[in-house]
Amino acid sequence: MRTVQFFDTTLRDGEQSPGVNLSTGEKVEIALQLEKLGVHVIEAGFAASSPGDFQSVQAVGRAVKKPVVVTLARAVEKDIEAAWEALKDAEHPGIHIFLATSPIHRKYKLNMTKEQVLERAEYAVRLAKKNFPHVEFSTEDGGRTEKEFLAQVAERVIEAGADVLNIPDTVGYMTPEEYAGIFRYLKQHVPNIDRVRLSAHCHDDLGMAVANSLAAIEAGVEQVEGTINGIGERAGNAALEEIAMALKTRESYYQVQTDLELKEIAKTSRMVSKLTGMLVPGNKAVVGANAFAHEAGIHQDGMLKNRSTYEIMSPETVGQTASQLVMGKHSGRHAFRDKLTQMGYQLNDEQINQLFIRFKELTDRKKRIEDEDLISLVEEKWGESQEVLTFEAVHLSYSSQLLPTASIRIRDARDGQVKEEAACGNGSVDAIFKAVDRVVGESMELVDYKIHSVTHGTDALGEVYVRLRQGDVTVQGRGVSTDVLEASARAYVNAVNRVLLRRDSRQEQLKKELTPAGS
Ligand SMILES: CC(=O)SCCNC(=O)CCNC(=O)[C@H](O)C(C)(C)COP(=O)(O)OP(=O)(O)OC[C@H]1O[C@@H](n2cnc3c(N)ncnc32)[C@H](O)[C@@H]1OP(=O)(O)O
Ligand SMILES: CC(C)C(=O)C(=O)O
Ligand SMILES: [Mg+2]
Repeated sequence: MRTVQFFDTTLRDGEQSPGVNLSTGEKVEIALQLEKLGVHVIEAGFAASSPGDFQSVQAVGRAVKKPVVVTLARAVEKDIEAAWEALKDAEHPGIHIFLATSPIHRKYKLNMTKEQVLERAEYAVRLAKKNFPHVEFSTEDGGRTEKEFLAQVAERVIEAGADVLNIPDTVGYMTPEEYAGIFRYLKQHVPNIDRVRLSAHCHDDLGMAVANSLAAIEAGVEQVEGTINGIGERAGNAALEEIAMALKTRESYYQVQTDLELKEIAKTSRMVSKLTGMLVPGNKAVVGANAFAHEAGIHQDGMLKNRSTYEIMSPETVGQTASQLVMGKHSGRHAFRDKLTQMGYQLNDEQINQLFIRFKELTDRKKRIEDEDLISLVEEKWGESQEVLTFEAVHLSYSSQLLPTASIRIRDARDGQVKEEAACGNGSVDAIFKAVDRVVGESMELVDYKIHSVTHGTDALGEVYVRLRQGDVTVQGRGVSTDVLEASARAYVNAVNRVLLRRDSRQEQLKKELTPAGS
């Protein structure tokens, strides 16, 4: 099986994404991770473009040991000289010279004739070859170039000593069949084409960058270029992780292998996203947060029976966390039961059915169902009839200069009394919780406090979760209200109820254990 090499240009074409600017340290960090991922070539930048990029290319060249490190250069002396200056100490230095070949670029951008382009391309490659052991030449806008002229350029740069010939679809205009056709044509019409490694470089303007790269591989290219997470100029470049996983998952179809350490993909993706500030969309193939998450009941049921029903690759292969069955509006009973079992609740069919009705009601109100929601669902269902404390009212007095004071009214079912207490606190929520503690006559340790909005807008329902500990008892409480302070009071009272009930049921149990049998 033949091997396709990966040329990563996250640090050059990827950095051309509007708003991205990587420091030298950040480029080195990403380059070292790309080395772990096993890419064959790292394009570290464009040395002649600025002193900062020169420094980055130099630093990456010095830091990385295994991959070839290249810098981009125009077909002009000063760029080629700057490239050598930056990379002369690198373990495997390389240069990537480009010159546009299409009629549009020749006429409007370069103002050059075909003959001038041929001469300049040959000249630049010969010049670079004096120093660089690895010279790649790119026919910028190759996709929109006359095939016959591309063949002439190819012949001249091969003659001049190029090691790699890249035909970029610079503007993402090609269809897979057309793009593959260019490589087939060159293979048929260029003498000595076997002396160079053919390379594909695709942009995603029409969403076809990965498909075009794969088509080029089918047509025989030995190198693909792209970026991590598909970042890059305009709509971006081909996403290398997607090409890699397509080749791996459909290996028997493509009959091609890579040298990549696939398990490093997720880590590399996270690092690039963090350092470039370009967030990865949840639904992004291979590395998106939802790439291995299943929400629909029918899919979840299939997954529980056999993962292959809905997963063509496993998240572990790319270093992602395990597949998730996400609880939500579309979940079914199989996944619901499985989730509760994982959370330690052993429930019978009748109990599952009862809870499932409540769960579906909740999913209509709430976008994301957390574990806390399910805990509340289970505990509310079997705890509500025994509620000890019932929240009735809360009043807050707040000023920016003084400690806030909360007054609370609670009905206590143990003696039938309505009780009121007030307390000051370090903030309104703290004052409320202390007032409740006074009503109960004991204090609890607040372990966690979370607030979510259930709906949108300023009148959104606020939902508060608290987690309380007393001794070895830890409980959750949940409260909902359009006012977040009232939701906080309700959540705290709800949790205190659970502490009291848990304690009562333990004492019951203890009494039973201590009472001699038959008495
Ligand atoms: C398809 C791609 O991704 S190509 C890479 C694109 N990346 C970048 O451009 C990022 C870095 N670029 C830069 O920092 C700047 O553009 C620089 C420093 C390289 C050049 O800046 P300037 O000298 O101010 O030129 P400017 O960018 O305005 O114009 C480009 C010039 O290079 C010429 N040129 C463009 N491509 C090439 C090439 N491959 N070989 C030779 N000359 C070229 C243009 O015709 C133009 O020349 P002109 O001034 O005679 O009209
Ligand atoms: C410099 C070249 C290879 C490029 O990025 C492109 O044509 O898209
Ligand atoms: Mg490009």
